[in-house]
Amino acid sequence: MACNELVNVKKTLLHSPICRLKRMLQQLEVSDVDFEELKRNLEFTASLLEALYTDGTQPPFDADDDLQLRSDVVPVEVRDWLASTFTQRVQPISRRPEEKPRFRSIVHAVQAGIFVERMFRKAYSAAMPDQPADVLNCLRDLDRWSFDVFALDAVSSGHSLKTLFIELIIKHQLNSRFKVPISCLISFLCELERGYSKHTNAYHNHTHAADVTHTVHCLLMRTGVLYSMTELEVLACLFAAAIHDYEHTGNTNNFHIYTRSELAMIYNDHSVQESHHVSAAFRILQDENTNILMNLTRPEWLELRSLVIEMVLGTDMSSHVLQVKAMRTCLQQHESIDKAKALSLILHAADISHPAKSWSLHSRWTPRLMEEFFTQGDKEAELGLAISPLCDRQNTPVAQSQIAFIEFIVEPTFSLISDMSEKIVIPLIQDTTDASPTCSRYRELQWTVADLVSFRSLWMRHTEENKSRWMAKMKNGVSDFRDESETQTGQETA
Ligand SMILES: Nc1nc2c(ncn2[C@@H]2O[C@H](COP(=O)(O)O)[C@@H](O)[C@H]2O)c(=O)[nH]1
Ligand SMILES: [Zn+2]
Repeated sequence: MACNELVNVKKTLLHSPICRLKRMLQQLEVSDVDFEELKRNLEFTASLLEALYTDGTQPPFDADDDLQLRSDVVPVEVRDWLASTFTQRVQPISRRPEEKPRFRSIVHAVQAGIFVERMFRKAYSAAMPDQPADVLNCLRDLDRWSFDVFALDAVSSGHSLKTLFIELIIKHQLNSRFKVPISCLISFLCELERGYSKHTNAYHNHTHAADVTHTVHCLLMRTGVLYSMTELEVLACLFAAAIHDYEHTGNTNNFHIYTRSELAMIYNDHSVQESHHVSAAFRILQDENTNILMNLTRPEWLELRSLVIEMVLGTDMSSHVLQVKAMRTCLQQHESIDKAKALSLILHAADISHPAKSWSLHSRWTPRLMEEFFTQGDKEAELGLAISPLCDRQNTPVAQSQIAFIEFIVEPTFSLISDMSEKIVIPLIQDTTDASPTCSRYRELQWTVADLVSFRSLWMRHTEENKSRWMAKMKNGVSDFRDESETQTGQETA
C-alpha cells in the first residue's frame, strides 16, 4: 500500500477512538459521569487502539479461501503450510513485525533508491565498451518492425543477442529497477550465446534468440500491451525471449522422443526441448557470477520464474492449437484476460513472426530453417527412421509449405494478438480519460491505439506479400527457395 493511502487508512481508524476520548474528557469536566458508560467507552477505545497497534502483523493472506479452513480451529503455521503445499499460490515471505519500515526509514529508502539508480546508470556507462558507430546506427531502428537483426549480428561481430539484450534492459530501465550488476549481465549473455552455438544450428541459434527478443519488445510497444505491464513482467518477457531456445539441439521434439534421447528420458517426452531450455537457463543463474536476478526479492523471483516457465513452455508448437483456442474463447466470452496467457501468446507469436515481416527478412530465415529440417532428415535416413514431414532434402515442397504455414498458423496467431491487444489496451484509455483527459499518459495511449490499428495492416501487408512471393516461385517452377542475395554471395554463416 502506498504511504499516503496507509496514512489515510490510519487517520480514518483513529477518528473514532479520538472522538470517544474527547467525549469522556468533557463528561469528566462537567462531572456528568455514568461509570458504566465510561467503562464501556474505555473498553471500546482500548480495543480499537489495540487493533490498530497489531495491524500489519497478520499473515498477508490466508489459506481459508482455497481450503475453506476455519481460522479459529487451524493454527496460522498449519494454514500457511496447507496454503503453500496444497494450493497453487506462491506465498510471499511475510515481513516480521520488527522489520516493518517506519516512516523515516521509508524516506531514507526512497533517497537511497534514487542514489542507487544514479550509481547504476554511472556503472553501466562506465562498464559498457563504446559501441562502434555501425552498431549504434543499427540500434536506432530498435522500435521498428523492420529491424534487421542480421545486420546487427554482422556489425556486432556475431554478438547480436548480447548487444540487443543489454540495449533493451537499459531502454526499459530494468537494470536500475532490479539492480542487475553489469558484470553479471555480460557474463550471463556470454554463457547464453555459448549455449546457443553448442549444436551449430542453421536456424535455432543466438541470432534467432535475438530476433525473438527484439520482436517481443516490438510487439509489446506496437500493441500497447506494455502499458498494462509491471516492470517485473517486462523483465520476464525479455528474459524468456532471450532464453527460449537455449541449447537447442537442432531437432524436433518428436525426433527426441523417437530416438529416446537423454532429454526425452529426463522430461518424460513432455515439451522435451522447451523444458530443457528453461531449466538449463535457470541453471546459469545458480552461479553468482552470472546471476542477473540476484537482487530480486524472493516473491519477485518466484513470480518471474513462474512467468518465464509458462511462457517458454508455451513455445512448444504442439500447444499452438490449444493456446489459440483458449484465447479466442476468452475473447468471445468477454472473460478477463490472464496476463501469463497473454504474454505466452506474445512470445509464441514472436517465435513464428518472420513470415509476418518483410520478404528481405523472411526469405533469409526460411532457408536456415529448411537446412535445419533437412539435416534432421539426413540423420533420420541414417538411423533407418521414417523421414519427418518437411525434412526430406529431395522431396519437400518448400513454397507450398510456407504458404500453408502463413495461412493456417501465422495469420490466425497475429490476428488473435491484434484482437487481444485491443481488448487489453482500450480499457486503459478509458481509465485514463476518467482520471485526466489531458495527461501525457492519455496522449501516449491514444498514439498506441493508432499504432495498434496500423500494426494490424502492417503485418497483414507482409503476410500477403510473402504468400504472393511463394506463389510466384511455385508458378514459375522455381525450386530454389533461397533468398536471391544469399545465392549470390553464398550462404551466410549461421
Ligand atoms: N514450416 C515452417 N515452420 C516454421 C517457420 N518458422 C517457424 N516455424 C516453426 O515454428 C517453430 C517455432 O518454435 P521454436 O521455439 O522451435 O523456434 C519452429 O521450430 C518451426 O517448427 C516457417 O517459416 N515455416
Ligand atoms: Zn524459437
